[in-house]
Amino acid sequence: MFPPHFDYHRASSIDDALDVLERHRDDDPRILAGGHSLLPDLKNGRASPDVLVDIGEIDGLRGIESGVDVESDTDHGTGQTAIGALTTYADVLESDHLERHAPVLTDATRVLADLQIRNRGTVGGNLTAAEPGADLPAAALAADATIHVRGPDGERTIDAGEFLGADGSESALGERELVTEIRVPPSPTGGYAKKTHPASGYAMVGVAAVLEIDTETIADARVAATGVLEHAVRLTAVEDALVGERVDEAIETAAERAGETIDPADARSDDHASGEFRVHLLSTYAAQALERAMEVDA
Ligand SMILES: Cc1cc2nc3c(=O)[nH]c(=O)nc-3n(C[C@H](O)[C@H](O)[C@H](O)COP(=O)(O)OP(=O)(O)OC[C@H]3O[C@@H](n4cnc5c(N)ncnc54)[C@H](O)[C@@H]3O)c2cc1C
Repeated sequence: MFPPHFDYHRASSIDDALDVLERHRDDDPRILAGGHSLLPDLKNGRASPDVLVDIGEIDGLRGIESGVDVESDTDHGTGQTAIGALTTYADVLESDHLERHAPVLTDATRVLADLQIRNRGTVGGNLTAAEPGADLPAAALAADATIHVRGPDGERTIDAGEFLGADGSESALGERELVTEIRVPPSPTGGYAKKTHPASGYAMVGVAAVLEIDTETIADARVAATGVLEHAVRLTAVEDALVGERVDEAIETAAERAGETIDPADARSDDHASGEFRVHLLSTYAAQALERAMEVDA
């Protein structure tokens, strides 16, 4: 399949991109980053914008910055890591800082697609496309990430859950808004485990886990799944079963509760796995993700 005709603009700056989006507001303009979700959509007829705004050459949208202070209206504390929206998966994997301070992102990226896609695909594009089997939405939820955007009304910060529509609502990203960076608070723990789709590499089921451990006891837990519903989702029953428990005792029983909050009738079903099977798989991958999170902490 060939993509439909579109006008192409290569943006030189964020302001330039926002200006083009505004001028073409009636032409269904779309932002182009790594292109690994958008170009297949164009070729398959799932998207037919009249205008593409390529942000790939904008300075300052790519890179990983440590020790970023947060605004006073968030409760993440200081020392966050800022990941530019155009940061590729390969950049994430090369970052020792992320591996130490946000290992859940590194772990999820390690098993994301293949080498070609990891060289081109971007963190911002992955979270914006938020495809049902994408790996980073679950990792971003577990990491308690915030998404920073700029648009016609200026800058704003969106909680990952709201951005990803983790409660089943529409994504909070507005029209003509551009993701500029993703911020994550520091956490020395984090693990991701996935049942990989045999053809595409997407997650049939993926689980991300971040634990806060205080002398052998789990003080806080964030566990999220992808691939099961149309959007990534927090596994709150697992989180509740972990908090306050001893690390070495809690995993198995907590992981068994992974499917509790998801009705199999709501789960994605296709030729490869029924909704019921996807929900059934959750416990296995939750246990693996939690074990990996504790390995990282050790
Ligand atoms: C064969 C194949 C296998 C794949 N396997 C996996 C996998 O295993 N796991 C996985 O997670 N993903 C997988 N992907 C998807 C891949 O990771 C994409 O790179 C990703 O989903 C989108 O990122 P991108 O940079 O390519 O974005 P693009 O395709 O350029 O854009 C995607 C969407 O996001 C919007 N967008 C992009 N950047 C911004 C921004 N900064 N601000 C606002 N909007 C923006 C675009 O307008 C578009 O709507 C696979 C893709 C392919 C083709």
